[in-house]
Amino acid sequence: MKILELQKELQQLVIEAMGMLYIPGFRFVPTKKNRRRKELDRKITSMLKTIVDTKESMIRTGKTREDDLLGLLLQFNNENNSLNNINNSQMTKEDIIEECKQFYLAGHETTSSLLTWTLIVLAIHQDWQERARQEVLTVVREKNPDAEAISHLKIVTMILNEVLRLYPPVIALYKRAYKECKIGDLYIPAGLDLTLPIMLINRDTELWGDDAEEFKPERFAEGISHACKDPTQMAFMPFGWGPRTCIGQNFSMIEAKVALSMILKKFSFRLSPTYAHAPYTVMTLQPQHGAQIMFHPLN
Ligand code: HEM
Repeated sequence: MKILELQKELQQLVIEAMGMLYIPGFRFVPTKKNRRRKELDRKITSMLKTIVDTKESMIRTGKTREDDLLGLLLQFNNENNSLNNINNSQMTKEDIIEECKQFYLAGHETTSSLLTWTLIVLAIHQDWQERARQEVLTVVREKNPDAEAISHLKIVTMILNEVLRLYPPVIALYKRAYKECKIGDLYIPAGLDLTLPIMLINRDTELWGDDAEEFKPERFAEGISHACKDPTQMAFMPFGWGPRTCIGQNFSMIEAKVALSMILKKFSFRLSPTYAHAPYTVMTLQPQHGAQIMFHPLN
């Protein structure tokens, strides 16, 4: 939890710095904020190093299994040689710590953004909230949602996809062409920086129809490939696409379905009158003034 808190603070400072006029070398000037950024990074790295060292020694003494992500990364390295004595295919301990940072950041904020917007949207669209609840009560019933039940949640999947379309946690992808290429009629020279504006694409009326701005989960009734007006267009990519597509895509959808099912089974919810709709980005898309939702326990 502490790591997530520190990362959140660091994220705010980085976003602030990115919004400022770019002066080469300014980030090395020891201003109060620059010093705090460095300190946060040092703290996060040191906490992760303790976790990695502890895990490494527990694996060595047989006190823990190796089948979680960190265990697998360490196992991969141990099979090759010891850490810090690397060949080309190995990772250093620093690499592993950086991977951990990436997973904390990429795995936490994104799914929580998806769940937050889903609750907001379902608090507004009571009809879809009720349809989702009825599906959960029929499919999941009394038990906790398991893999079998999750795979039968069609309405919930449609709702999550429609939320990912209207409120994608990652609103744009930034890529650099490493060699010149052509996409359709477009010539892309090597070294060009490209922005793929996911959120704008997701609301384009040419791709989604005149109702592109409306919440209509039924557009996903026949699956993702039929949701957009022209199925040949790559219009829906909240998790990116290609070799660098999101590694946590399936995991996050399962996580969101489990959490949403458990909430729908136990509570009905409405927007509080204090809620003000203002999507904005701090790395991920978030409601600027919070998500004030009133929950009522169901009998
Ligand atoms: C709703 C939830 C999520 C969304 C919308 C999301 C979105 C994305 C996007 C757009 C990318 C960039 C893909 C590209 O450049 O083409 C990405 C990459 C990545 N995501 Fe996710 N993500 C989510 C959840 C997760 C979770 C739960 C994890 C980990 C448990 C995760 C781990 C990663 C990692 C490690 C990468 C980098 C992959 C690479 O560069 O090879 N993400 N994600």
